[in-house]
Amino acid sequence: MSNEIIAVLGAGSWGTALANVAAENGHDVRLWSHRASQVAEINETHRNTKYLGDNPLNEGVVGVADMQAAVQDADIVLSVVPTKATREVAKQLVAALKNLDQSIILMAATKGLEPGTYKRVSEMLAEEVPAKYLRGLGVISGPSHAEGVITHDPTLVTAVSTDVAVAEKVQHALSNQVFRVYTNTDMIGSEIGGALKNVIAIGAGALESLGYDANAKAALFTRGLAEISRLGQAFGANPITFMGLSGVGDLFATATSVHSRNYRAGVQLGEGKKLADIIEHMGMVIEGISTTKVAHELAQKKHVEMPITSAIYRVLYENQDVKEAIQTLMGRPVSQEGK
Ligand SMILES: NC(=O)C1=CN([C@@H]2O[C@H](COP(=O)(O)OP(=O)(O)OC[C@H]3O[C@@H](n4cnc5c(N)ncnc54)[C@H](O)[C@@H]3O)[C@@H](O)[C@H]2O)C=CC1
Ligand SMILES: O=C(CO)COP(=O)(O)O
Repeated sequence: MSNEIIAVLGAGSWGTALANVAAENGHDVRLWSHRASQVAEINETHRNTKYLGDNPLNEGVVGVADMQAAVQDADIVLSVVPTKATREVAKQLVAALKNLDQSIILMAATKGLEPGTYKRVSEMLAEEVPAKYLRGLGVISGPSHAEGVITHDPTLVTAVSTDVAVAEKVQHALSNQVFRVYTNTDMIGSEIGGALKNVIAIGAGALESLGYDANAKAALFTRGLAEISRLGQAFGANPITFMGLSGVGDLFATATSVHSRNYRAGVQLGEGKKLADIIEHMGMVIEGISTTKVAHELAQKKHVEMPITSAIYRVLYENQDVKEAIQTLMGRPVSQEGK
């Protein structure tokens, strides 16, 4: 494996865990944060306690507060800020690349859709970053809680780009004995799968806290994946992608794990907590809350049937009771599977 310079933008839980994987692989890693205190903590204590507790970081992870210093001579840049910060950070990246007259491979590890425009994260980045600064554009997706990656739980993800050589370069840079990277070329399916599983994970958490059992959870996962796949196919996704790591794989990981912020938000909703309080106390991004609204609107716009997403929308945005939402779903006219 050749030694690359890898810049990671965003020192939250996922950016930090990915930076740690890259540093463990021997790369020169700069972890950019807009918070000086976080950069200091990373460099002085080799920890990022707010997001990853007492887990030590590889000493090869260097915190950097200056965007230009972070991306100078970088081969690969990973964008790992929340969806809502993606354009703002991309603008800072572009200013740095312009000054440096440099091009990069840019991979987004963010999982969401943009409110209002309904854009995928890679589409937002393609709009913000002029092609002359890009040697490649893609995403990293798959079942990968930062908490498991930092503790070396065997983890599989996909590096996705329409340019196979770009996906393979990232695959080789990040793979190791505990972190195995596959490649894929289906950007639409991977990004829709990665964003939409968060919506279903909120539902799964709510089921858990209300005491529902395996039948109800299996129903949610299976029919949830069916509607994710329908939406993806309406945009031209390959249906097989939803059977893979960024589809059923990530749905399973997120909708069954206490590490998931979306699942935990769902648990708290089921307990009757107010959405604003849940967001305030999580202290980390809960992408599925915004994605639920985007997906609900998209379903209407594209005439795609997404009853579970719409039920979760009503719980989140119209204060519908979870049990009432389940009754509405169960009372729908019976239909044929596989449509
Ligand atoms: N946490 C995880 O295990 C995984 C998260 N993801 C995705 O990665 C993305 C990031 O998630 P997390 O790391 O969990 O979020 P987080 O909430 O832990 O961290 C977000 C980071 O972005 C920074 N940030 C926020 N707004 C910013 C701005 N305007 N400018 C600069 N920096 C800003 C925050 O300071 C923080 O360091 C999300 O889209 C999430 O769905 C994907 C896979 C795994
Ligand atoms: O995408 C993730 C795991 O693959 C993380 O999900 P949460 O944002 O719900 O923690």
